[in-house]
Amino acid sequence: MTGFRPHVRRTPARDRTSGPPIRFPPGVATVKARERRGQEKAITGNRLTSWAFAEAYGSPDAESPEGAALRWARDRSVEGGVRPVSPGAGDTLRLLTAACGARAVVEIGTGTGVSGIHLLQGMRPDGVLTTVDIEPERLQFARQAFRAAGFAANRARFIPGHALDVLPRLTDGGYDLVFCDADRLEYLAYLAESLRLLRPGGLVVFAGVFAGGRTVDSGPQPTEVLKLRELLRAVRESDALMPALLPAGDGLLCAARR
Ligand SMILES: C[S@@+](CC[C@H](N)C(=O)[O-])C[C@H]1O[C@@H](n2cnc3c(N)ncnc32)[C@H](O)[C@@H]1O
Repeated sequence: MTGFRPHVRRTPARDRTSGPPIRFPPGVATVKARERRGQEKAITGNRLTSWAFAEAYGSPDAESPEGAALRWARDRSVEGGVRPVSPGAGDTLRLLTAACGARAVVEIGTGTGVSGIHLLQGMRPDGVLTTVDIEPERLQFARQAFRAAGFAANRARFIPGHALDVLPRLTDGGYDLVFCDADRLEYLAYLAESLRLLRPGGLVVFAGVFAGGRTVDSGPQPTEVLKLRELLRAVRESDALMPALLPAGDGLLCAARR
């Protein structure tokens, strides 16, 4: 874990010493080394189970129209070799659009519509999702999936094309949330466009920033991973953004525009 060294914000010394003493739960400070190894294993196992529990937590009933539409869209993704957001990442997208009362959202990388359904679920009933994909066939699948999930046709605008050709045509400051899930090599360019597109207080969200664990792996990594690290640094160091990196799915990097 030495390859990627994120810049760590140092807490001023007075803050580190003036707070209340850290209190461990009874027994934790006194366990012997051998017991601690066993306990670490149990904690790691519990963490994985907790993570799996969180991923499945908000999934809709598979028999509901939304659940059936999501399953259908996921099946089309698998057939087409596209990786949709995980159920937990989808729940998070739904939460974020609901929390910011989103009326206007941009999605970069429609795929077959899995993330789009979650975004629409959280948006206001009159909200419009503008979704962009370079593959027209995927947009057609997404259109069908949105309809099957019960969303009116006027809730989504489907724009075929390369994201960096389409985004400059969208209105400055006109959007509550921008969700980025297309070409990882272009994420920094999507960030620049997002800062222009978002209203103050709006959110930008990037999917897949863990790159399956490669982002924090010390071995040699492809350009895609190096670009993701650049993105993580740029978002954290930007004065215009307030970030949080959420361990949902394959990592959701979220930031509010100040
Ligand atoms: C990971 S998939 C998106 C999955 C989708 N967000 C979901 O959860 O269902 C990435 C999508 O981005 C599209 N894409 C890749 N590069 C693109 C680009 N430069 N501009 C627009 N779309 C692009 C691909 O065609 C693919 O459908």
